[in-house]
Amino acid sequence: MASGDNEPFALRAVTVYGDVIGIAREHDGDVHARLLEVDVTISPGEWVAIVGANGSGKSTLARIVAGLYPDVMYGEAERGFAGHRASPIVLQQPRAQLFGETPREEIAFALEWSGAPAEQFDALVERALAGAGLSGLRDEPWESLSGGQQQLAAIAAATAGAERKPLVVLDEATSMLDDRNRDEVMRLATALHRQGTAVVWVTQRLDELLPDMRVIAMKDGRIVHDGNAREFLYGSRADVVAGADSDAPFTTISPCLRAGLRLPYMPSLALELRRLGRLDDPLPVTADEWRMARERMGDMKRDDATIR
Ligand SMILES: Nc1ncnc2c1ncn2[C@@H]1O[C@H](COP(=O)(O)OP(=O)(O)OP(=O)(O)O)[C@@H](O)[C@H]1O
Repeated sequence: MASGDNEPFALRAVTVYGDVIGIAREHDGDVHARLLEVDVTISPGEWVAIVGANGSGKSTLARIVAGLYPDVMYGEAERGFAGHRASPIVLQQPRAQLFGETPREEIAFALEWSGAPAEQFDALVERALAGAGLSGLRDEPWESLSGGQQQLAAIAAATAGAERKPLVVLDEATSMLDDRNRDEVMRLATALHRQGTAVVWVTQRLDELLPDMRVIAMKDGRIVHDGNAREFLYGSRADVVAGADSDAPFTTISPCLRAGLRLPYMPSLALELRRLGRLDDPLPVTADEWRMARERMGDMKRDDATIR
């Protein structure tokens, strides 16, 4: 495995079967593949969202990106800028990965584990606590912290240290949290990203996707989409297929649907409006884009009325 500050992280033709012990078999007797011929390249400082239905292979891929390799893995992994050591990974259930009794202890354990120099220890603990907004809760036991605060402590511990972490993986880190706590975790991940950390963000929540965000969509262990979120929701040229009837000779299949996920209401509406000729590409994703799209449609209506 090669390593270099500016080299991309690269997985090539990675295939993973069930673990050697207890290999999972499909009903027809074939060995169950958790990932199939997966190619992924991640550049330094990128934000990559991984989406997909339950069991599609998101966590398997996320763990491999973090450097935690399964027993039966074929293909190549070049960690590049991510370095030789495993990257920090934050999981869905914060309590499952917390060793300490309080945020301060948790961060201290993580620093000890990573071999941080003793003379910098206290300052690094305080910096990590402050970055996560947990300075006032440093010595509170987990029971008195919300799920979001526990998750923030897990991220703070995973990323504590003098060095900026090149890559951090968050595997459905917000799925157990309410909106306020989710926003807090997202704020911390965004702050890490602004400092140049590459963030791999596994999520089931499609409302977390921004139009230009890179989205890798998984289905049955394969990548069915690797492109931006707008293309993921609405499809691109690559997703145009022959239509069912002569009225619609061509139709665009949303990669979101191809991944076996339900298209959220607003994107479904946008596709329908495009089909009716009332909305053009690029179709809206954000609230601001929807506002502009509504204005455009209002103008179109007024023009129609004037022509008549
Ligand atoms: N240790 C394991 N040994 C064998 N098979 C496994 C193991 N872990 C996961 N699998 C199987 O691999 C497939 C992919 O699982 P994975 O956890 O990566 O999916 P996921 O998309 O993250 O799912 P979820 O959203 O439910 O967490 C699933 O069919 C799962 O049953």
